[in-house]
Amino acid sequence: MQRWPLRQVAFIGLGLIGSSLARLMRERGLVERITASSRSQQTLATAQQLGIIDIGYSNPADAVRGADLVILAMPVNATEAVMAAIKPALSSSAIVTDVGSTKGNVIAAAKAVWGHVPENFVPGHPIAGSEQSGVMAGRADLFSAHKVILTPLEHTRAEAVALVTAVWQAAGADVMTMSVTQHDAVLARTSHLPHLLAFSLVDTLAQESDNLDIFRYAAGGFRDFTRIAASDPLMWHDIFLANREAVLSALDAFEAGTKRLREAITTENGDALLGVFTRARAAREHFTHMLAGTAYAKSMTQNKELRFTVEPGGTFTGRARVPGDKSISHRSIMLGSIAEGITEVSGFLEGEDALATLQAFRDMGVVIEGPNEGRVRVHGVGLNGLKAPPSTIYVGNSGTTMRLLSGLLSAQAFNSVLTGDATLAKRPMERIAKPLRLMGADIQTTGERGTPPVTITGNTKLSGIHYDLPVASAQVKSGVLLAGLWADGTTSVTEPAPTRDHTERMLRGFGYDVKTDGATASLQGGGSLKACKIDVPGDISSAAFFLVAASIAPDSDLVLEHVGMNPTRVGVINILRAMGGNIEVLNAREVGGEPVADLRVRSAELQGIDIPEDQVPLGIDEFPALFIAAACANGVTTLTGAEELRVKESDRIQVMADGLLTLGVSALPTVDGIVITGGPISGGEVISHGDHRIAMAFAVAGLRATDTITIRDCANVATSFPDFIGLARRCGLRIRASEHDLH
Ligand SMILES: O=C(O)C1=C[C@@H](OP(=O)(O)O)[C@@H](O)[C@H](O)C1
Ligand SMILES: C=C(OP(=O)(O)O)C(=O)O
Repeated sequence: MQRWPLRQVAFIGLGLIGSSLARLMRERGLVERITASSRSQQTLATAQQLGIIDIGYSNPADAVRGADLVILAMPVNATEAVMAAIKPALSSSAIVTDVGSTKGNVIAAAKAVWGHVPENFVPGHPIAGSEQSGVMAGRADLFSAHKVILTPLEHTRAEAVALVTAVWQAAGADVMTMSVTQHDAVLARTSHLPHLLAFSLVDTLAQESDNLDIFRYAAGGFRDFTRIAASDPLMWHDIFLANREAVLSALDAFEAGTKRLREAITTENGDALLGVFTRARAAREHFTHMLAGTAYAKSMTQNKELRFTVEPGGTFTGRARVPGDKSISHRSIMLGSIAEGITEVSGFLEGEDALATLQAFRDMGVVIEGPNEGRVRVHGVGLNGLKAPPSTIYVGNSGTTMRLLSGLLSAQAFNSVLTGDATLAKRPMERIAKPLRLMGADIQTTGERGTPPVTITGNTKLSGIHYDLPVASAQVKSGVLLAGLWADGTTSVTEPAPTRDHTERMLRGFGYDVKTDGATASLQGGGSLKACKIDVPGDISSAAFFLVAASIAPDSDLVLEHVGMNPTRVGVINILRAMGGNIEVLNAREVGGEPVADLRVRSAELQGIDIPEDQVPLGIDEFPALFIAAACANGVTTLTGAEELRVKESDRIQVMADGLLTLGVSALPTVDGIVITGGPISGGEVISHGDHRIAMAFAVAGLRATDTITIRDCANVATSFPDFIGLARRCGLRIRASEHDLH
């Protein structure tokens, strides 16, 4: 721990950055005495009047004499001269740091002055500039929640790095370290290039003859884009010359980009334009999440935990439409992308998992418009039109994306790597890699347990196989069938029990011949898909929470509209009915190859049952909700044959048993299921382990609880049911969400 206050800190330069840090150190009592030097007497006088510094000098050597810490905060091109000036006056233990926007030249300056980089020198760069400058513009909170990059060298003293880190942390900054080269390359792209463009655009327009009109009518776009052109010219002059190589390479890449846009406009290539714009728009969001290693949810700020609090009781009533089916949404993007023509999707689930799939295909060059209120237009590129993604494909929390894409990517001409968040990183991927290898794919999983990342080497010719699925998995079946589209001959898969058949149905909707013969689905490689319209029904897996809610809460009467009723998905209805649930199927119809209906559900006195094993694959994702129904039922409910639940987003058997026990319900986990004895539900704090379905299941339990239930780690609800809270509240659940700091 750093001991404050320091005896003396010297600032060389009192511009925006220097004076802000001096203010902060003074306000927080981090230092007894602040000395400073500046070329401007006026600046020193102002700083002294404002009480920011104790004494000012025009010669930097005078300012650093006796200082424990020296902060070089003057323009970067003065670095060498300042270092030479202070060298004889520095005490041997003084620690020196700087705030320059480029680091390679600062290192070179140090070498020129000392012959080497002193071990007490810690190069640094607070990323907190603004277009304002000067001592008056400084603010003590300038660095709060901003990043500071330190670029220590191998021999830099650890104590020196620790002190500089402590100063910036005291200023509220997020301190990170990287190499000098990496720093300069990254900053050239994220800071220097944008400044160059802003200066250049304003200057170019200012030279046009009608410039007054241009500036008079220039609205938001121009103003937003050019805000930074008001920055200090001298400082930026220095930065560009100091970081010449990295800036030139960033500028080359940018010029290539504008050239492509120019060509697209010249040749009226609307697809190319839309491609750039839609990808760019999505990329801004995407990268934030990728860096944070989270799914895509907007609410998921780094270092925050989302918690649900549910007050006990209530009825569950009204009409509701749950969001679009996740499985169908994934497939609409995948098949739309490899089809010929434009596929129009409505009812698309704008949840994190489906958005991960959408982003993956954008990464592979597919133009995708939307999503906009559930509408998406996918500009298909045909079976041979996907392009190599620029880097690793990040699929967040979504197992379906990873397994289906494994199949599809194994057949492409390019290499690819699939990664995901911490939860997905634990899930088994060998189950899909194994059959793909039998087809000739070059696909690797990671570690002893065969988990992500999944690495695929492209350009291998696949051959059709027959595969007997060892586990009932629609994801594995679909991944193999998708690879089969590119394979020689016939690919067929036999499943041990019926699993969701959305891939088969949707392929047929795209005009691709898929045969189903009993438990076997098969197709021939080498055909083509024709774009079509897809109306995604409501997700029965999301509806499940509401079906259970209205069944267990007294005096409930709820209608769920437009719910997908694919026979391979209706296990939850069959099981609830077997328990005595009161569910009516109204207005059954078929929409775009998928059965759909409205469901009316009313409160019922549920009874414990032995859940028939043939229902397990038909309701695999609905068990967390069904366990809550079991907890509210009379007697014992027993589930067997469901070991698959242990490898979902969490071990859903163990995690549900733990939570139910916390709430006073008897729940005995077994190898392949659980035994739950119905009884009163108390309040308490349960942990979802980042599993969306666990979080929603325990939320619904609140309707029959005697006390408040708090559910931890709920942000991933946005993977499948983004407005769960809003919709559940409207129907009567007394739920609210709150964010908490992670410790
Ligand atoms: O194919 C799909 O869309 C899905 C298949 C199921 O997974 P498994 O194939 O692992 O059973 C299911 O749990 C998942 O939510 C979605
Ligand atoms: C298991 C699930 O999804 P995935 O496998 O796609 O992560 C789920 O949504 O319950």
